[in-house]
Amino acid sequence: MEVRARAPGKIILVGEHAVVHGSAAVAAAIDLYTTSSLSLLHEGEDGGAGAVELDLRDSALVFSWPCSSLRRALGEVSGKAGAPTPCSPDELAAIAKLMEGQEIPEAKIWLSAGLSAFLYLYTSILGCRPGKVVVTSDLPIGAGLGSSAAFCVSMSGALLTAAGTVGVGGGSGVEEWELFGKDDLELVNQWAFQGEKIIHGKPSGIDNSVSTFGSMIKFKKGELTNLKSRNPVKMLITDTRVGRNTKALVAGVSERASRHPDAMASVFHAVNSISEELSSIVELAAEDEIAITSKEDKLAELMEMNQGLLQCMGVSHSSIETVLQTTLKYSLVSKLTGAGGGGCVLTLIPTPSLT
Ligand SMILES: Nc1ncnc2c1ncn2[C@@H]1O[C@H](COP(=O)(O)OP(=O)(O)O)[C@@H](O)[C@H]1O
Ligand SMILES: C[C@@](O)(CCOP(=O)(O)O)CC(=O)O
Ligand SMILES: [Mg+2]
Repeated sequence: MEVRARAPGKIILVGEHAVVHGSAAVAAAIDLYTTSSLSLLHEGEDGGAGAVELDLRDSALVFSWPCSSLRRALGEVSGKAGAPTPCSPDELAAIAKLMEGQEIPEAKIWLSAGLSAFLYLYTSILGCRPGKVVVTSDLPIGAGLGSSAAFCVSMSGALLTAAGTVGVGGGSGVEEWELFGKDDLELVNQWAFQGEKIIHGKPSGIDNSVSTFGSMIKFKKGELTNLKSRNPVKMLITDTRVGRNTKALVAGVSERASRHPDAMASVFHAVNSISEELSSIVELAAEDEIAITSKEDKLAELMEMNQGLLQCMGVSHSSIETVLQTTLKYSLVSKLTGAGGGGCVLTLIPTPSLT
């Protein structure tokens, strides 16, 4: 049996980083997906005692762990169908040891965080039974578009479906994809969050939530509000192609916050006000109480203010500043999206006026 699950990436319109410290943020799913395809095997079926295999198609890398090594390192984990238990430090150490035998090219060493999240999700949900997972993605990895969350959400969706916990006949068919019901999505989201914790260290949960539930959301302290948006605005996404790592950037902001607690609390408070204002503008526009051009002017100003505050947090980068200056020549407003330090930049593209 093969199970395939896919989950989208995202853009954060306003509020990244501050959301980790309790401020509101606004994010929207984008039309770029990560897909995980899982085939369960029976011991001996692949000619050996059985292994768990991860095939990262886009990187042309295949990783494999014999089930016997997994059992030796992790014990007789039986697989868990319900809500997740967070990965304990001992479990994390055992998973780190399982990484040692894998040949990860030096230039792609950042993949080890994704591999660890995979091993945690796979063995926690299915136990140490043999299987193969193939992952493909439209998303650039480590560029601020939430590839880590899309990886964890699609993986959790496939694993929980194979375990028979979610999705079995419960959803409504759309094209060839089955949509999960709300409770199933909640469970997928909880597992994906645990995976994100392994990759990000201290994620807010916004990325896995928007990847799981889709659409546009406001997110604050784990609470999600769906934002109905009519007359969607257009955003250009520029990838600076400067690689960076969300975990390190999030840790850097926390260190700055512990050095300057009062100043950074004010920065996070200002970001919260920006996110609250932006989400109410989106909702008012959906109710036709605000004209599209006035909405876009306000969105642009709020994004510009947010970019200034992200600079205060220390997460901009010369490559981001170059995009800001280039788009400013055309009177367009841009801001970084995701963790910054390189990665992607959003530019608001105004709707042409009809007059
Ligand atoms: N398709 C994938 N295959 C393997 N690992 C992935 C994949 N997508 C994401 N990851 C993991 O997520 C990390 C990137 O996440 P992160 O630094 O949060 O950036 P972003 O989420 O913005 O792309 C990678 O280093 C890798 O460990
Ligand atoms: C910086 C942050 O707000 C978003 C990170 O997004 P990404 O991994 O760069 O796509 C972290 C978080 O909210 O968990
Ligand atoms: Mg990420």
